[in-house]
Amino acid sequence: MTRTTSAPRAQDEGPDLEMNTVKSAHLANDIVNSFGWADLNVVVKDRKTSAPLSILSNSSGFARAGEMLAIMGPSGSGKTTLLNALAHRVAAAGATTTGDILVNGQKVSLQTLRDLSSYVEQEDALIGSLTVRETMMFGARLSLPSTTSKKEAFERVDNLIASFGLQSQAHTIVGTPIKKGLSGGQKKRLGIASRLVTNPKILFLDEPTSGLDSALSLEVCSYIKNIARKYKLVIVASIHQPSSATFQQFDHLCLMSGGRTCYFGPVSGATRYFGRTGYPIPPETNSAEFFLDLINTDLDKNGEIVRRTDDICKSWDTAEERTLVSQAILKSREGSAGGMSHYAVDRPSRLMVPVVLLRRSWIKSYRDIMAYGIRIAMYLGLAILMGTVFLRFQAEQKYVQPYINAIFFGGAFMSFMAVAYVPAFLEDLSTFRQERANGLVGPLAFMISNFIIGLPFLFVIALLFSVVAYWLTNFRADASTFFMWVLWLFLDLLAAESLVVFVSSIFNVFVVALAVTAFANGLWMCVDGFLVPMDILNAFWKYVFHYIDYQAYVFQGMMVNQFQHGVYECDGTSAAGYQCSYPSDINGEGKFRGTDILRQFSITTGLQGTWVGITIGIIAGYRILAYLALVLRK
Ligand SMILES: Nc1ncnc2c1ncn2[C@@H]1O[C@H](COP(=O)(O)OP(=O)(O)OP(=O)(O)O)[C@@H](O)[C@H]1O
Repeated sequence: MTRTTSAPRAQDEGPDLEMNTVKSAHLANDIVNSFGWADLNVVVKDRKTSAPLSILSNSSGFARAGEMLAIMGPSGSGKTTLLNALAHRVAAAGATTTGDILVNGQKVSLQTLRDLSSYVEQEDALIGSLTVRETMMFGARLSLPSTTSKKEAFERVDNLIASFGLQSQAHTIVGTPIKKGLSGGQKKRLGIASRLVTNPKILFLDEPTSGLDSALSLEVCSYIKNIARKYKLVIVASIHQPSSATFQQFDHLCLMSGGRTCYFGPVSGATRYFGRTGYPIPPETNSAEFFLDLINTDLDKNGEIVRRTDDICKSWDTAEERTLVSQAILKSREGSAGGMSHYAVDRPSRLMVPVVLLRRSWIKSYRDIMAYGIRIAMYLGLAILMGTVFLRFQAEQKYVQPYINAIFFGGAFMSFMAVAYVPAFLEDLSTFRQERANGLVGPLAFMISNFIIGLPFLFVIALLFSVVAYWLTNFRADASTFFMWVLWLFLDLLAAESLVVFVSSIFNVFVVALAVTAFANGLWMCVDGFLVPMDILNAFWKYVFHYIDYQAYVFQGMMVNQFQHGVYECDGTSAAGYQCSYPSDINGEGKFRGTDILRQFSITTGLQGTWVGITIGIIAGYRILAYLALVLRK
């Protein structure tokens, strides 16, 4: 077994940990002595045949406080299924899980396990624009009870930063697509450290080394091992093809293939076990790689590996080592003193969570130009474009249609461009999912903070756009009309963003969310009363969609804003005769009223307040539906 010398850094950082021991006593686990599971089975409905399919069979295992367990196996062997089942998460879509999960030999409920553990997903959902310290601080604020003082929270955070060797990066941002921050290994360490701030006794890690080279994998695993030892945590990690040195960091191995156990026991005993059962490891071979090759049925060409794997699983069923696992579980059950079912941790107050999320979103919004910066720039560019194309219109007949076009284009295109918000919202959603799965954030807190944080930015966009485009185009020049226009634009943007939130909460895939939002915008444009005036819009579109179309109310509102007062000149002259396109009682004077224009579009005046109310109702409707989508997608 070769052990690389590259970067077992946690050992180098040993003194750091020592120094932190006293201050970070909160991390020490004096509650969980052992974690085990017995006869765990997961059955799903087969995708093809719909028949019951077992994807995890009779799995049992055991680990003590301070130990690190690796769940290893080829791709599709059931590692994630087992890890999820152990963490009381949905093991696989539509799965039925049976068996016992034991803490200190006692069966525990989902809530108790949630309170005792944390789960670090393979894809971290760190917020790129936050620094290391901010990430940890927000993690602490979301998980520690409100009674924890600021000083204590800072102390915990700083200790963890030190324990994971991130002191020099404490004020470095995680990294965004346009601004580099932490390295891959540092991000992994931060992801784990930020979950430890919640003070878990058991830590589940889904492939903590994925995407890292062997040196960084070793570095990450050595940090985890040191933390496990120091604070007596139980660490359960799924792992894919570790290097020899990384493999040796683990105490126990759970080797799986096709949902069945091939071996469970000390890493140091695996070589002996396989040697004894007829599969000795050739010298100078990476043992992890050797075990995986033995049972990787994907590589099978002539049925040999399938037969061999079956043989290995059958040998395990009668192995002496398997009896040892059963005995350890039995012993823990017998020694169980009770009390686990009453374990509960204090969490921050319900009111505190949206406040913390708001503060975090605020930092992200002003620091990450992907969130709002790019959209502000885009809308400003659009305002200049619109203002210079629809330039200096006059109160004359030839400008009426361009005025109406400008009103339609402003409202519709502003709304359409809200699709630019899809990626930022999906990123927030993925952070939310992980925090929700760890019991930190609920859908209501997430929805409230997401709504509130958008308000100032959308208002700034509406105001900036109007300041540029409104006056260049020469819309009605008085303050109340201008601010009414700003209000309509603001509501338009808010409704469009709410639509994005609703659609993306249902369709979490970027391209799908983008396509559905764009389609919905196209639909709203078609039925808003501009392209086809309401009196000739066919009944289906009018009664099914027009009345729930926020763009219709924005269009009507802006039209009334512009045309409810004022008189326009017809074409022609008194000498040559007037040509008036809008019938009016003042056509004889070569004029028509703005209200004559509105009549052609079947738009009534005096309803602006009602329309504002309906638009706010539509915004609320989208937000409530988005909230329900999140609740139902649990
Ligand atoms: N509904 C289903 N029908 C058929 N097979 C299923 C179903 N659900 C899950 N599986 C299979 O169960 C197996 C276990 O999946 P799991 O994700 O746990 O494997 P894994 O070891 O974590 O794989 P990887 O390393 O590739 O992430 C896979 O082969 C998967 O295809």
